[in-house]
Amino acid sequence: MTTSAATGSDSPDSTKAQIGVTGLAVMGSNIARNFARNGYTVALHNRSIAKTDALLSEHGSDGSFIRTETMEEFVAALERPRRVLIMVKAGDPTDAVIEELAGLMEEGDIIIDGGNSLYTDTIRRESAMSARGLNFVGAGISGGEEGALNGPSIMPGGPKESYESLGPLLEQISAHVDGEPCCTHIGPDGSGHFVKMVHNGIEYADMQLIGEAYDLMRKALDMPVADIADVFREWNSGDLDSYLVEITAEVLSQVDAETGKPLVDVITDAAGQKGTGRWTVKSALDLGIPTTGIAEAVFARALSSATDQRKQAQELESGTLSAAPADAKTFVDDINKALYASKVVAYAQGFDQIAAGSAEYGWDVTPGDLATIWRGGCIIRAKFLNRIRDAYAENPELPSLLLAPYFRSAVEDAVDSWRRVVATATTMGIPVPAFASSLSYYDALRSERLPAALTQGLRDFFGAHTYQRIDKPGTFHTLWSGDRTEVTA
Ligand SMILES: NC(=O)C1=CN([C@@H]2O[C@H](COP(=O)(O)OP(=O)(O)OC[C@H]3O[C@@H](n4cnc5c(N)ncnc54)[C@H](OP(=O)(O)O)[C@@H]3O)[C@@H](O)[C@H]2O)C=CC1
Ligand SMILES: O=C(CO)[C@H](O)[C@H](O)COP(=O)(O)O
Repeated sequence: MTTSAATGSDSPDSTKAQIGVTGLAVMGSNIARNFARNGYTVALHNRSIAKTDALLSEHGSDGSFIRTETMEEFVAALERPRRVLIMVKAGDPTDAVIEELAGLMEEGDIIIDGGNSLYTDTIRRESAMSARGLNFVGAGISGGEEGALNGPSIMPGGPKESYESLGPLLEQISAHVDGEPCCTHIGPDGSGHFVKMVHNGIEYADMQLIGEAYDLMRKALDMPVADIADVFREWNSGDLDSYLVEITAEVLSQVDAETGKPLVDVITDAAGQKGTGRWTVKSALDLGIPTTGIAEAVFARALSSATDQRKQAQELESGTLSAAPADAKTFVDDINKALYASKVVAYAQGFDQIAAGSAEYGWDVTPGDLATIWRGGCIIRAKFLNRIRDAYAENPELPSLLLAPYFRSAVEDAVDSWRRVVATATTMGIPVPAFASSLSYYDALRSERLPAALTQGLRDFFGAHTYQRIDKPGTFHTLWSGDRTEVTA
């Protein structure tokens, strides 16, 4: 019997792989290389053999790989309990691969779905696999190509016992911040994919806010793209320090080789989406959580893609527009603060949705853990996640991130700038759906009274839907079509 250096466990057969990866496109191939670079023997499988061979010919020297062609060979190449990471297209392809694997695996083996699967699919799959004696782990993985290779953020759900065997491997290949892995057990069944879904929703909001900040500098201040790139570069050394702000400077600095124009000016302005943002909003609607920043970001992508409609609408009158702000430097500072405050709102809403999802499904997700594992590896990694982590460490029952002392004071400090940015954008005819809705959310949240009282009155008028009063308990109805006296409902 030999001992595997990578797992530290007794390995009955040193010729077997400790982990297998099936699906060797961008994410799977890089994660497989990451495992190999960390000392694991990795069994490789892909539906079409070309990807397996490309990986081996280009990166075979990264470590120890076992090449397999069929699923039977792949499963046979793994030490027990077998651990297989599926990195294929979400949806039907994932179901097909799970089914094929499940027919070959044995009790106690672990199937990990690392794709962007819908959490309700994960709940269904976990239950089906568990009935067949297999462990199923739905793991959200973020970081794109570079993260997959050098250390992603990993959000594994599923049975706690599976994490005992799997956790050390996943933690080892994940990103590390201050010595801590960006990977932890999230909770049962669909929790890992739910959390990854909301992570992606926040990613959408973050990118939309960055886009609006860029658009304001462009349209309100007429700044050249290269100067805007410099502004983002500078912001990345302050409170907004984050991967997305960093790469915004990179993308804006890119010059198109063919035309000599900024690349951003030759890219069609119709944003794509694969589904995770939309799922986040659908889930927010079902849970009754106002995730408005993410919703605006999803709708902004949809509107951007309505190219024919947009073309025809260009003739619509703008009305009288105001002039550009007199002091460009002050306005850029205002945008910085508006971006920060709106970003806090997006995270606050995302964490509210995770708390609601966790309560609905009984997952017991720890918000501070998410802030910890999102600090590195993932697309939304940002310096201020340290502050979110501190906020939940100080008060695990935080009613809203906006009420954590640090964020409260940062947002209160930003609010005048935020209002100036939204007001200026509106009077100049520049769309800022995410900035504006985040500010409205903030104002609504802090309002003592909302017009919902009128909504209740109207509902009672047309449909006898009843209402509660502020001054006494009970449920009431006004006899609107009678003598308009109030009765107890
Ligand atoms: N790209 C990214 O930045 C990120 C992606 N993800 C998720 O990770 C997963 C993998 O993503 P990515 O690497 O981009 O690859 P893709 O989502 O483009 O999927 C391509 C892979 O899926 C395989 N595949 C497709 N259909 C089937 C099928 N019916 N049966 C078996 N295999 C099939 C392909 O095999 P073949 O080569 O034979 O066609 C290929 O290996 C996805 O779920 C994605 O949402 C998560 C985080 C980031
Ligand atoms: O999961 C990811 C990062 O965390 C992917 O990059 C995600 O698929 C991007 O989503 P979309 O294509 O909808 O913008």
